[in-house]
Amino acid sequence: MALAFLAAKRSKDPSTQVGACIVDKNNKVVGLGYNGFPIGCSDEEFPWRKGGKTDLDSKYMYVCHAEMNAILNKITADVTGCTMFVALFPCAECAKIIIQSRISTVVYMSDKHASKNETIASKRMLDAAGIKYRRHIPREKKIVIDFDDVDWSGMSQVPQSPVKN
Ligand SMILES: Nc1ccn([C@H]2C[C@H](O)[C@@H](COP(=O)(O)O)O2)c(=O)n1
Ligand SMILES: [Zn+2]
Repeated sequence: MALAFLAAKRSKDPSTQVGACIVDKNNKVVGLGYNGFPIGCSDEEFPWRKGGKTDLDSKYMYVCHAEMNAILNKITADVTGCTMFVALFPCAECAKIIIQSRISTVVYMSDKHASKNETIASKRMLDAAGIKYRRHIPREKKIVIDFDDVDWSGMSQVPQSPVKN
């Protein structure tokens, strides 16, 4: 789940950054994704706003969800039986992709849209397909990555600040 949250940091969405991480039966990471516009659709040209005059003026028409990107970014031929860790409960569209990719378990952090039809439909499909889902209970309250804490001695290239990621 921490990797899903780290991936989310790369999202350019100014209001909601979502990340997803897929692991296989041995907990090996096989896919990572975050919400973003499709390849070739510039973050500067396409709208990141939530509303506008029409649907064409807001992000919703264009953004690829973290779950979809994690599946499309998979490094294995297929993700049958894998587990997806995701920051937000998957929407109905992502549930369809999760089901069709044969992921067997979804572990989510937040279910803040639980009362929306989108989420109700998602759960209906996941239930029908026999896909398990559960909320993540973090073991650690905090995970901090502090580059100033790293002992760079013995490393050939010590980064000059600012550190690029
Ligand atoms: N399961 C989800 C839910 C949402 N997203 C993305 C889609 C948008 O970029 C953002 C939601 O925007 P908001 O309505 O909170 O302004 O999160 C996703 O990737 N996966
Ligand atoms: Zn979605």
